[in-house]
Amino acid sequence: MPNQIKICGLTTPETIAASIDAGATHIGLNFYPPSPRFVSVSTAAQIVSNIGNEISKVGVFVDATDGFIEQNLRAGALDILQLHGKETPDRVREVKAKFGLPVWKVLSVETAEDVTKAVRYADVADFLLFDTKTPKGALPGGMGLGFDWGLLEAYDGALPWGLAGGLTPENVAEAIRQTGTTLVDTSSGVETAPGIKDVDLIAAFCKAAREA
Ligand SMILES: O=C(O)c1ccccc1NCC(=O)[C@H](O)[C@H](O)COP(=O)(O)O
Repeated sequence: MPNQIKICGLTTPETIAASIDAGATHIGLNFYPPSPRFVSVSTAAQIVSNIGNEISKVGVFVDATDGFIEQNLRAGALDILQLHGKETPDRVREVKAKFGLPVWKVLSVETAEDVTKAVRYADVADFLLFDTKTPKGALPGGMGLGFDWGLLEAYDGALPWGLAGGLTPENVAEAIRQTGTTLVDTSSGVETAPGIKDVDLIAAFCKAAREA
């Protein structure tokens, strides 16, 4: 199966169209207000209005309430919920039961222990996304920081998983080769400044990931 590719933090119809044209399989809409990639309910509704079923729409939430998830889920016509905060296994179970959508739980990685903790989500999440643990006080994602991919050898769970954190057109093929991941996710790596996506970088990232 070809590698799956998520381009995260899209805020315009043009960069969504470029992601689809480049062969991305998922787009991420960021619903965390402090993020430079945040989209409001009205922007989310507007930028997805012309998309069909050709790409999966992933909503990124950080410790969000049910009400907040609900309003954005409708606006973005979301297919998948990505929980990128400190959500416990019980909270992941609750979100999945309430909204009936696949849930991706993000695990922030700095040590092998962060990877082995994934087992706690085995029965409640549909997919795990291993991302870099960011510095205290920084955004929990989208910082363009990578981690030691070798730590993923500590993962022996059954849930499918993907890789995020500092991936770029230059390093994504090597990341796939080294880790064996079947899904790669990028945000900063296809931007010219925080929140400003570049269609050429999106194309280059997808090409490198598809051909890896
Ligand atoms: O991108 C953000 O601004 C962000 C903020 C808060 C939580 C999650 C966020 N992004 C989620 C993603 O899935 C990113 O693609 C992932 O963290 C990788 O980002 P990057 O290292 O910049 O490629």
